[in-house]
Amino acid sequence: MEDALKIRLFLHSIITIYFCLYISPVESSPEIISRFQQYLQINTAHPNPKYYESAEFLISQAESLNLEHETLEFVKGKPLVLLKWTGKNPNLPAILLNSHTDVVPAEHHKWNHSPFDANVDEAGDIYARGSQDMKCVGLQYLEAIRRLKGSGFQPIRTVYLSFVPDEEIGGHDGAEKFAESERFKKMNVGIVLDEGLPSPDENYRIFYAEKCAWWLTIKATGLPGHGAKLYDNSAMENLLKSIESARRFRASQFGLVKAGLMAEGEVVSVNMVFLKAGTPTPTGFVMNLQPSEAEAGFDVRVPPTADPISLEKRISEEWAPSSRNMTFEFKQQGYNFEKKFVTATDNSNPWWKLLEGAVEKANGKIGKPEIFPASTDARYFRKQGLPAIGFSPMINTPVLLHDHNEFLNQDEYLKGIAVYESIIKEYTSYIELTDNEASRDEL
Ligand code: MET
Ligand SMILES: [Zn+2]
Ligand SMILES: [Zn+2]
Repeated sequence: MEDALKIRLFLHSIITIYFCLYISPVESSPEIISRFQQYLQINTAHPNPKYYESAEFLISQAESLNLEHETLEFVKGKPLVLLKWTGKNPNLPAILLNSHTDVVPAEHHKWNHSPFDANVDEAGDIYARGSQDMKCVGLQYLEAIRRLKGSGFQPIRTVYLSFVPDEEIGGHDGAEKFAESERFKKMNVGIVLDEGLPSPDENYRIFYAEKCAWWLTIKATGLPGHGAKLYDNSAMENLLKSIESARRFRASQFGLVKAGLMAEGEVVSVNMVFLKAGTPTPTGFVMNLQPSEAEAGFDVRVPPTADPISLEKRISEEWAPSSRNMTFEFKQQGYNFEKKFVTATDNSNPWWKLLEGAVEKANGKIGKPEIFPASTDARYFRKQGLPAIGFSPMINTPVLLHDHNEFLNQDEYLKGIAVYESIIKEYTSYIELTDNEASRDEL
């Protein structure tokens, strides 16, 4: 080959490489994964979540992305980090990407990897409390914005990101106060994205509503007596009858799911979460004394499709009848008696179609819309009359929220970033006012 030709080819390849790097400055995945690990390594488990450490980390991310940031502290010690990417038309209602920063506790000794090390195994699975619920989503939002900014994309609608505390203990000092605040009203939000669930198959799951948590305790009282004596109406006997009744109801609801007649989100779930009874000694319990009090706790979840009045009647008449010396109390009882907070999935809600389209553009498939079988902060935004969609982009992943050895595969995490990139693009480029937005503007 002639020297001149060689030189031309050489220069051509240099220029091509330069332009490829310049036009799409895609960051290597080790750095993306390492940022996810850093967030997972901050121990934000209850009862003492390191909220300030996580806020500091999130603010450093925001600064590296040139996003505006503010910290709202509705309750001292519980910072909520709010980030903003201003759109070209800030008068249009904004997009809110919400995620919670807290996680549930982990029984460290029962995990194969320490839950706050964020170890990656040979298969690329990242083990950590919060890897599915829901630190993944919070950082995927940020990584998607990093890529969009890198590609020169400019949103038309404004995007807000809220990183909220306390979701796992009810969200009262976090998303609830935020959604009710003046600051929130000023943001003029039109659509909220919040958490969903992983899918064990290849279809992403999308949620339009959720169950209400009824945290119920039932208590029995009765006469104490000799451990050898047979008598009626002891506290233990009375409580056991209630437990049996609740179990029968649980089995009938679960049976509908097992038979494929109802989805998990459509039935009432009842699970016993504690039992408290007996006369303690320093080494155990007194064995020959029937106690005068016995108590059980149930996590009951009620879908918007259930009749809350008949369920409450069942509780007071069958599970805790006063005729059996029983009382009951709700530690928390959702909103079922007021209005049903359900986000439309039909044409009246353009955000639904846009989300489906965006996931498909990122080569994802979507399953049937579902009711979230537990609870999320989305309820507080729905209560404000806003559409809120539950979505966590994880497919081919076992559901391990609140479980031991919670993990997310790194490739799945990276794919989720591309899905959010597509969603944020579609959402922020949508310029028509939805019917709701238009009627809000008229007010
Ligand atoms: N997300 C948690 C759960 O579903 C806490 C909700 S508070 C009712 O258990
Ligand atoms: Zn969660
Ligand atoms: Zn959770």
